[in-house]
Amino acid sequence: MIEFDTVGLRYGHGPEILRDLSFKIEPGSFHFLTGPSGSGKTSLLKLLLLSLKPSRGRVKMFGQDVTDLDQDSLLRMRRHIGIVFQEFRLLDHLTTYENVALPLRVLGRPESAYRANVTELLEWVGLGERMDALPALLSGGEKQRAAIARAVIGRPDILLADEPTGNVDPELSLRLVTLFAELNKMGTTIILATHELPLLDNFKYPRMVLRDGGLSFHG
Ligand SMILES: Nc1ncnc2c1ncn2[C@@H]1O[C@H](COP(=O)(O)OP(=O)(O)OP(=O)(O)O)[C@@H](O)[C@H]1O
Repeated sequence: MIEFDTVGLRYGHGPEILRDLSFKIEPGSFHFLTGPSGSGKTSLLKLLLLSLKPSRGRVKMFGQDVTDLDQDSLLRMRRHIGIVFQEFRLLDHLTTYENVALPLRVLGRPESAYRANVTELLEWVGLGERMDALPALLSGGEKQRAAIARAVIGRPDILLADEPTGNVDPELSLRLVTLFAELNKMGTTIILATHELPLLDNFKYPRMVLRDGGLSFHG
């Protein structure tokens, strides 16, 4: 599903921050991505989201080499990938409900087909009462839950999450990773970047560890 072959990444003329990454991620798998601050977790997620191009090496997604794909093909491929950004990126002029429903609206689904699902998911993540609020009125943790709901609502083939539990308490963190685990059981391939090592001990998923520009797999 995802294949990296000797991928390197540098920003501008700076040093390579990721070096010689070669690995395969199988469909339906779940990996945690860890590593010290600045080790390149967000950069690796951006490569996986196809929003950054590697400086060298090749990346294959869904069986296709993406290195030389044109912008339209990249955008089409990206529709199969959900992402929870560190900084949420909710649209300010849309309500919580509308933000979460957006990926389905973009796919052209009628509201009658998804209203109940969106409402149910919002209730599950504890935002049932905040559905009609604009993002400016949400707390950091509420925004984060809305961003997660938006990323999972369309059941993407691949879900990438960058510190998705950074602003919530340990109990809710566990609940949110459990939501990712449930999505994974339905077939979504998940890569979840986090600093919170104690949280990971609740789950048996393998870990990808970034350090000094290299990536190793554990578990
Ligand atoms: N747009 C950019 N331009 C130049 N350098 C960058 C850019 N983005 C990231 N970097 C550098 O690349 C390295 C890896 O950054 P990245 O944000 O990927 O790490 P991270 O592991 O996600 O960090 P954190 O855990 O603190 O979020 C850092 O040294 C950072 O300064």
